[in-house]
Amino acid sequence: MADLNLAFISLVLLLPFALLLFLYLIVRPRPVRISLKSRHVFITGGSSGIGLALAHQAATEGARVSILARSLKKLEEAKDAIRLSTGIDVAVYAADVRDYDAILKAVDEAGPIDVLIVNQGVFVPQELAEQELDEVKFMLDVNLLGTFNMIKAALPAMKNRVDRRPASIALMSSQAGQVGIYGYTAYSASKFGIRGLAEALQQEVIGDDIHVSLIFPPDTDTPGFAEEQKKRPELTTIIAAGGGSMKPELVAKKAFNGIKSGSFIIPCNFEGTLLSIATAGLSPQRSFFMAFIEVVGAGVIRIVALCFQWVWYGSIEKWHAQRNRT
Ligand SMILES: NC(=O)C1=CN([C@@H]2O[C@H](COP(=O)(O)OP(=O)(O)OC[C@H]3O[C@@H](n4cnc5c(N)ncnc54)[C@H](OP(=O)(O)O)[C@@H]3O)[C@@H](O)[C@H]2O)C=CC1
Ligand SMILES: CCCCCCCCCCCCCCCC(=O)[C@@H](N)CO
Repeated sequence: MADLNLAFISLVLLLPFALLLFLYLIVRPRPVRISLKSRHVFITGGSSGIGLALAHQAATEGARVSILARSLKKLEEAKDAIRLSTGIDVAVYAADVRDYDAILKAVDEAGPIDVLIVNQGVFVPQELAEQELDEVKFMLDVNLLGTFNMIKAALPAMKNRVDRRPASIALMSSQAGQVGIYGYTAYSASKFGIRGLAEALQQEVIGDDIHVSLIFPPDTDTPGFAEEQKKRPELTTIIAAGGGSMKPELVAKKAFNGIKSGSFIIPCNFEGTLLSIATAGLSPQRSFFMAFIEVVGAGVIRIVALCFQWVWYGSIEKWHAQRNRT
């Protein structure tokens, strides 16, 4: 009997270690370190909000920084702000990501990129029944096709870089790119699309030592977000509150920590980490520890996810009931 107990206890203790060891041996791609110092970091949408915070931080960490956006005026203001706080000059490129020729010209001028951060994005929340198709197309064009344009333009020189150090392509998604949210049919579709692009692209560029990252921020206090709030449906705000909210500087910090360790999925806060575990799917995972949490937590996390859906559908029901009363 004592023998049996001992055997049972050692099995229970050994199993997690065996699983950890197994995951350590099989996780692919392998862990990597990507440095920013003296590298060329190119940030789209770098004149405002999260992109501007990323540009600030990249400059602080000793990178050569280029930023791209449509408005030259906003770009110049961003350049001045970064010079004021860091003493460093960033290069600015005025172009629309929807215009492939303009993007190609900017990327050619800027020179080979080591860390490409495709961050530009537009978000106009509205129920699809109400939203104009033009607005749907606008979001898909800027967020998804614009991302294709940027990667297509930058990739050849990235692959041929002379310095053979690991490089990065980081794409700005959103928690609304991990779960569909009321009012975000077009926006969520554009951000989910980026995930498919990223999973496939990582397999294609791993041979060039290029590492793809996806960043998933919650609501973030930016000029774009202030604008969004003016016309956000009430239910969008209620449901999105579940993801928490952040300052752009902290999002930038989390994003670079993830980029530097080549993380494929980069959550930005605690809620985001839960969401990332719940939606791990078949995405690559370099960290055997996170892989362990994903495997062991799967069942419980699914229960938490179902509880979130229960609360969300409750809010939707309540909202309809209130509207029918008035
Ligand atoms: N703020 C939030 O709550 C969250 C934001 N995100 C994502 O983070 C990213 C940045 O958002 P945020 O900082 O809030 O946005 P902002 O609106 O504050 O900034 C957007 C940036 O993108 C540029 N941009 C917009 N359209 C284009 C275009 N067609 N071509 C080139 N540049 C363009 C803007 O400059 P210009 O207008 O001059 O072109 C600006 O520099 C987006 O992808 C967004 O979806 C994700 C989760 C939450
Ligand atoms: C299993 C556990 C789940 C844990 C929590 C899930 C919460 C999900 C909330 C999603 C919020 C989406 C915010 C989008 C922000 C955004 O992109 C806009 N501001 C536009 O920029």
